[in-house]
Amino acid sequence: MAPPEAVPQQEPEQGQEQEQGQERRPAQAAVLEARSVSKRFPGVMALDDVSFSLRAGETHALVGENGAGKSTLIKVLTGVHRPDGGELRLGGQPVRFARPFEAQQAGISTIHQEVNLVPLMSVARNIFLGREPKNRIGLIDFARMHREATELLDGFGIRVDPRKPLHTLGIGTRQMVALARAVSVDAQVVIMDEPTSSLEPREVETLFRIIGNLRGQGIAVLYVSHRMDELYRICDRVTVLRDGRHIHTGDLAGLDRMRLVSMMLGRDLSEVRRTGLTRFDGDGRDEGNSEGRDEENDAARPPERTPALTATGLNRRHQLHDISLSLYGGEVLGLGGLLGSGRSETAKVLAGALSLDSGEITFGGRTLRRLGSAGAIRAGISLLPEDRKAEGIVPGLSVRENIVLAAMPRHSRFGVVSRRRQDRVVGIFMRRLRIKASSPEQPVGELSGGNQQKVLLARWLCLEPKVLLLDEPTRGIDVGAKAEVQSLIDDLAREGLAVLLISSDTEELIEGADRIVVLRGGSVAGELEGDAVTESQLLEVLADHSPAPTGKAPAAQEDPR
Ligand SMILES: Nc1ncnc2c1ncn2[C@@H]1O[C@H](COP(=O)(O)OP(=O)(O)OP(=O)(O)O)[C@@H](O)[C@H]1O
Repeated sequence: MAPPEAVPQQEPEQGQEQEQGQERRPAQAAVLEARSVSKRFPGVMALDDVSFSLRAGETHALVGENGAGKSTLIKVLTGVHRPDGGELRLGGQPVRFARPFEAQQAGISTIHQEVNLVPLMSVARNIFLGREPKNRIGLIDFARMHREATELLDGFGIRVDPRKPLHTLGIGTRQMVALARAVSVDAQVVIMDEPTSSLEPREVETLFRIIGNLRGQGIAVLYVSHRMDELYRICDRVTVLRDGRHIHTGDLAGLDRMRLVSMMLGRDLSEVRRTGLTRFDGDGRDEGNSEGRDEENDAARPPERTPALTATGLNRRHQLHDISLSLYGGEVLGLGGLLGSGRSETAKVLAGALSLDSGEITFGGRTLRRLGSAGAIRAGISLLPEDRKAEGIVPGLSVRENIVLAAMPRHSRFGVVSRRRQDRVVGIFMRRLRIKASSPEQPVGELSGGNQQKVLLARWLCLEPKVLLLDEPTRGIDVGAKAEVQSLIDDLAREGLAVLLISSDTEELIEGADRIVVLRGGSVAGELEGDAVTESQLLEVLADHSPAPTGKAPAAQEDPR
């Protein structure tokens, strides 16, 4: 442990809520420090005089609303961006990273949400890429490489043939390979950006175990997630950013959850609870804000029992087997299941985005078997896809254009849409979903990841569909906006919309859905209704049938496209 003088500025001074972060642990050496770091983009101060330090062996949560500056800070720490002001220190020494490679060489590894590995290469190759063990004549020593890869993955509790091409593995296992790579390069710091967003529960447990190992080895982990439960489970300290500024750093244990959320939002959470995050006074129409979203109103929801959409015997080779379900107006139907269970495929089939081998979808008295996705949208079925980056965001277009893109035919007269109407709709959604952009005219490509997602969500919501299929609508979205999205879904259902909700967040599924159909291996494994819609019941259906660790068919996990 370094003497105290080696760790100046252990606790940054400028945090407004510094007094909250009382530390009980003895001071530890800062491995990586940012001192008064600033980073400006045109029109926005993404980081404004931010100081922050990571200690050896700690797991440190980095939290904040979408657009708070988390990714920018990570990019500064990993050499993607150079700061406009301030400095970085590694092991007490000032450092500058001109490129990400230099940060990596210095022992700072990152694991992104989208894993950047080489899909066609073997697992072992991916782990040792650029550092492959060589034999005496300079060729890759495959036997040793495979042995070392196996040992490394074994240590993570992962059984996988290191010779297998990476693309044959599920997303979760791929992420573990990325982690194995990160750790095997003598990392001092591992940065994890939303690492669990595409993992299933069992894999999340493995990840947490690995984080525990890293801690034991004195490696510092910087952990970005919007999932509060995870943060409280695995993180020692937390740093809150808001609008590019450092707000708080302190121990997580003992920090009230509401307090943390209100620091992120810059608002008192009880007030948020009472009034909703946004108010629409002056909009001239009631958008149904969060007021009145109390539980007692749920009971008042009229039990409408004519299906808006019925699917019967849906079959799709290797993916869906005889799936039947009904969606009712005024109801949120949850679709539960593990990764690869066929949830997304079901939603895509319902939206006409995937074809069927057999089966029938009836909507508004018509059979939709041969409707493509354009036809489905025209008929009033909208799908918010899971892979929103690949399926919809147009980075070069403005926030306004991205939101109105699909809806405009509906709002147009002879193809001309009044700009006033556009501005009004866009204004409502930007406020309601708290889309952080310098103006509606800012290119969407410049927004933070979470804000891009909100823009896409707004696009589908303003289509005014009759059936809305939402695949992971709140993934990557901050707590404040999450509450808004959830209340919006609720409001929409209340207005008579039929909603299908897919969410890996079991809490969201339980709280958001009136009824849950659980899928497993592309078939319906069970259905929960009424009082049975509880977390334990859901887990039971999921667990009862959860596939054995090795018995999982990799093909079922892969994206069908
Ligand atoms: N390349 C860029 N050009 C212009 N503005 C940018 C760029 N990158 C980030 N910004 C802006 O900087 C601010 C901080 O964004 P950042 O991506 O760091 O947020 P974040 O906290 O990671 O959000 P999220 O939770 O949504 O990922 C945002 O206002 C964003 O629009």
